[in-house]
Amino acid sequence: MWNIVADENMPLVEELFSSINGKPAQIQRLAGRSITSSDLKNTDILLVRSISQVNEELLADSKVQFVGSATIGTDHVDLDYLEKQGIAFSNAPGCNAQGVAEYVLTSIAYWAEQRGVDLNIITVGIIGAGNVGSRVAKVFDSLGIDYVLNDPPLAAKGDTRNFVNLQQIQQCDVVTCHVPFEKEGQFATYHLVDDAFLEGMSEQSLLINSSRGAVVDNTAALEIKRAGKAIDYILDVWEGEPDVNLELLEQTLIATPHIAGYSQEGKIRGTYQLYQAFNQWKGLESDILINELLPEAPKWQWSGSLEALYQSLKPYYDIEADDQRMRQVKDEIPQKFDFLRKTYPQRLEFLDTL
Ligand SMILES: NC(=O)C1=CN([C@@H]2O[C@H](COP(=O)(O)OP(=O)(O)OC[C@H]3O[C@@H](n4cnc5c(N)ncnc54)[C@H](O)[C@@H]3O)[C@@H](O)[C@H]2O)C=CC1
Ligand SMILES: O=C(O)C(=O)[C@H](O)COP(=O)(O)O
Repeated sequence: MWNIVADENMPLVEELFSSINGKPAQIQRLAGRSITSSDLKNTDILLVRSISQVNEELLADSKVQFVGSATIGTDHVDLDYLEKQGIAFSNAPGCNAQGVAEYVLTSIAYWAEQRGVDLNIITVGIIGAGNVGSRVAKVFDSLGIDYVLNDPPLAAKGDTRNFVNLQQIQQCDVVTCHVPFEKEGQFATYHLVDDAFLEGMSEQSLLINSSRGAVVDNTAALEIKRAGKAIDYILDVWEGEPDVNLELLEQTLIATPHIAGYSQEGKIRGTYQLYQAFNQWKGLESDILINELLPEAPKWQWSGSLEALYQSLKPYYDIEADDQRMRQVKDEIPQKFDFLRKTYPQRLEFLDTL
């Protein structure tokens, strides 16, 4: 019998993993932040989300053979350790790209409405042109919103898209970050948006961060607001989560608790991709099809005009409601941060039909 430990906030684990190659599996659900090595003594398969630190300390005394993370980000996983130990690993690239793209579009539309900005004449700077950044670009292509892309690692690999440098990104009306968290190295992203970057951004511009908190220097972001710069922030991720700099939160136009990718479909795809990866690793067929699991997508009704865009998006994704949920409990953060994520209301993707 397979023994599985899975994060309590991962849908469909029972449906996809309770029988493996005809043999039953035992599934134990745990809160991601409190999984310890003693929980894993007899565990073969560990399925986590971004809040579980997966490293030697967690795994050394276990018999885990396969780790799956239902995320694109892998900064919570010691991949070198897993490789040295011969532990198979999979994440879920792209599972939540559409959800984040819809978060970003709705954010920009909200900002435009609040500030009286004409979306026909803005340029958005997208940092990171992987799954999410490319999906954001695709949405902008469909709507006729102008953008530029920055991604030095992809440029170095020969991606032929027309990339610009960070100085050109800095001049954009909106900057949105879609990079992984990398503390060190040639393409480090730790404090990629630092005080110098923020200083160089235009007055009346918007910074969105839905990547990892520490990609933006949160202290510098606060300082620049204290100094009176007219710049808007829409932040989904925070340096030091689940702790949040409450003064910075007060300075945001929209604040959310790391839910940009939390569409229902994104979460389902995340678990499903781990099911596929596990089966591939074991040489098994994936008998269940993703279409059997996905809800029916609502169809966005759009007039074709960028004017009043937010009002046409709001019935499909009410980002103000997400912001309110976070502000209402701000005095109980960090305790309530995970609670907000765990009890996140169902959100369906709606732009897939573009
Ligand atoms: N808030 C949320 O709910 C979510 C957050 N994320 C975060 O967003 C990040 C991006 O997600 P994906 O696009 O799916 O990942 P991805 O791995 O497909 O793309 C990341 C891109 O960033 C580029 N990149 C790396 N270093 C860079 C640098 N220094 N400057 C510019 N570009 C750089 C890479 O070359 C790659 O193309 C994830 O690593 C994760 O941290 C992702 C999904 C949901
Ligand atoms: O995919 C990623 O990377 C993300 O940031 C996820 O959306 C985070 O979701 P959780 O794994 O923390 O539920």
